[in-house]
Amino acid sequence: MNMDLKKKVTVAGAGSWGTALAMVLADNGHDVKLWGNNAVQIEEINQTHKNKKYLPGVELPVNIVGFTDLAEALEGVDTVILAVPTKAIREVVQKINKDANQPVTVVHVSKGIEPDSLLRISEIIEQERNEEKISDIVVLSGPSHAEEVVLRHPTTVTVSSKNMEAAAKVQDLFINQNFRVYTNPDLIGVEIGGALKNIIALAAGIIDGLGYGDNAKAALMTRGLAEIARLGTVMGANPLTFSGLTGIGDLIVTCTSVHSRNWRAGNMLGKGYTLEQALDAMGMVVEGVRTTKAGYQLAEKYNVKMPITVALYKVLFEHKDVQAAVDSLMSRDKKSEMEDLVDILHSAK
Ligand SMILES: NC(=O)c1ccc[n+]([C@@H]2O[C@H](COP(=O)([O-])OP(=O)(O)OC[C@H]3O[C@@H](n4cnc5c(N)ncnc54)[C@H](OP(=O)(O)O)[C@@H]3O)[C@@H](O)[C@H]2O)c1
Ligand SMILES: O=P(O)(O)OC[C@H](O)CO
Repeated sequence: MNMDLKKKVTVAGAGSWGTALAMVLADNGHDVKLWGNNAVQIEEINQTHKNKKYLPGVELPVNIVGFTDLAEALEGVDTVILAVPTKAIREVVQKINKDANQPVTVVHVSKGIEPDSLLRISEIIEQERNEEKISDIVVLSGPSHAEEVVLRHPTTVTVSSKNMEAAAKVQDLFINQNFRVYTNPDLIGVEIGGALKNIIALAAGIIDGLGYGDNAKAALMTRGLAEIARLGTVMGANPLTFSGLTGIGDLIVTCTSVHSRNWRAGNMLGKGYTLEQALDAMGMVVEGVRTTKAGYQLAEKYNVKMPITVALYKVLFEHKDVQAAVDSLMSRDKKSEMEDLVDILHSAK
């Protein structure tokens, strides 16, 4: 590697996605500091080059070094990859504010919306950041399961930001033969697509758990994308983004992959397990649960019809029976499919 291009990068969050992205950066020749809050796990990463809990069987490159002290992990870096669940974003941004001695670009890779505040993740970071410590905010999103990225299987993602020069730098940091990175200036669309597909993936798991077939899954994904695009466009997204990697692309991978935590949790619900049992079995973050609450609140706030999101909300938070939820979706008033598409076009700026 050209030594001018080699950088020190911090990845904050040593779960499955943070570790997989650390591997992409390490493959690109960068010195990667992987910060985590679990001393035993970080010791394991440094001693054995493994992260057994989150990526069993995977050998980590030696240029990934684990840290438990964030201030140490941030020394000399200008880019921090923020790879923690949505609910931990505020806390970790506050830590970066405190521990960074120089301005950094934060690249968030999380897929969620905060319930109640209804903020996208870049908005949460913007609200929390000290601008002297966090100069730019970039999102990296798209159809990408950690389990396949660590095998170096072909993967494509998109980066977006209010500052597309910062996004282009992040594209350069990550792009390689196995990990292709696009840019898209539609920050709202990229974040909304990545977050809301988790709702539909939970529902897709339920459909599969109930034993329905491909017809039902195709219907769910198509109508799911329609409601994501309807809401996203009203919120200011470009409708075309929903036909891209962070829209249909991520919806496909999350609704159809056995790697998906959202699909797997939904599958258990469809088979009759409780939400608590499904989340316990997963042991990793299932973002779709909180995001369903946020999606339900957003539908009310913007007065947008989101029948699948509403049905799932009732299953998750009001103990509605999953079969009854499917029946209620199938017996809605008849309508024209074109109505939605026209609504989306009307909302587009
Ligand atoms: N996994 C994927 O393939 C994938 C792909 C694309 C996007 N994403 C997104 O990436 C985000 C992270 O997902 P993930 O799959 O990596 O989750 P995960 O495997 O469950 O790991 C989450 C990590 O965040 C850490 N963490 C949680 N709260 C923290 C806090 N307050 N301070 C510091 N660390 C904290 C956890 O530490 P502990 O171990 O101590 O709990 C764990 O290391 C999610 O928004 C997800 O949607 C995931
Ligand atoms: O495993 P999931 O369901 O959290 O999905 C992970 C990624 O968002 C897929 O692109």
